Amino acid sequence: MSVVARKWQELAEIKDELAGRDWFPGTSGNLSIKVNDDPLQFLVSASGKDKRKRTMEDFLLVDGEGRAVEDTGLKASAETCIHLEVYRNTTAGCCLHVHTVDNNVVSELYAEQGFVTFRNQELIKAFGIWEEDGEITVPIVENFADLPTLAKEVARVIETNTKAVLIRNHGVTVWGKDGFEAKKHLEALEFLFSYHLKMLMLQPRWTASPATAAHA
Ligand SMILES: CSCCC(=O)C(=O)COP(=O)(O)O
Ligand SMILES: [Zn+2]
Repeated sequence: MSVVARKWQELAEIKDELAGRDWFPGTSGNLSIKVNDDPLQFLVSASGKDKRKRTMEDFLLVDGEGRAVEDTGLKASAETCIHLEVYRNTTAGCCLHVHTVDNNVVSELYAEQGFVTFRNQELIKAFGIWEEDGEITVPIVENFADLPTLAKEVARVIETNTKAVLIRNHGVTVWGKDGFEAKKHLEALEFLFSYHLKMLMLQPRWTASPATAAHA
């Protein structure tokens, strides 16, 4: 099996799993997996597809400028430019983007602050953070309609330990060194978002950490 075929299979399986969680409402979301480092080539989901369905036209191979490597009638995800910035600015091998109610609400709650920090949660270990007082911070950017501007904004907030960026009232973009790690990070983050919102609904004055106290 060629590398492209193997990576296609890996990404298709991740897509099916995320679809099983209903994380692609209304054709939203996109996924990519790196096939080659130098020159950069990655498989990315085709734009506007129902990501719950599996077809032979789900992905296309693009280069380091986001252009299709082979002749195809398929259009790469409109947000390919964001995936490109992730690959340019991190060591990611896979990048996942989903719109959920939880990630949208968290992004809106903490948009003015520009980040949200999670502490005192076992699942922080999913990010390789094993310290007793470990924490994970997710930057939040405005949802610019101009996608190249949005992509540059995502690139601007990526630091060494950044694993994900929230886009305000849009969704979350998460990555990992490979498909397994990217999915682990995404599942862990969505757990943290959900827990956070449930705690806020049950105890409105609850805060996860001093850093998130601003809105309480
Ligand atoms: C219908 S959702 C609006 C576009 C979007 O945010 C998204 O994630 C899906 O875009 P794509 O071009 O990858 O289908
Ligand atoms: Zn999106």
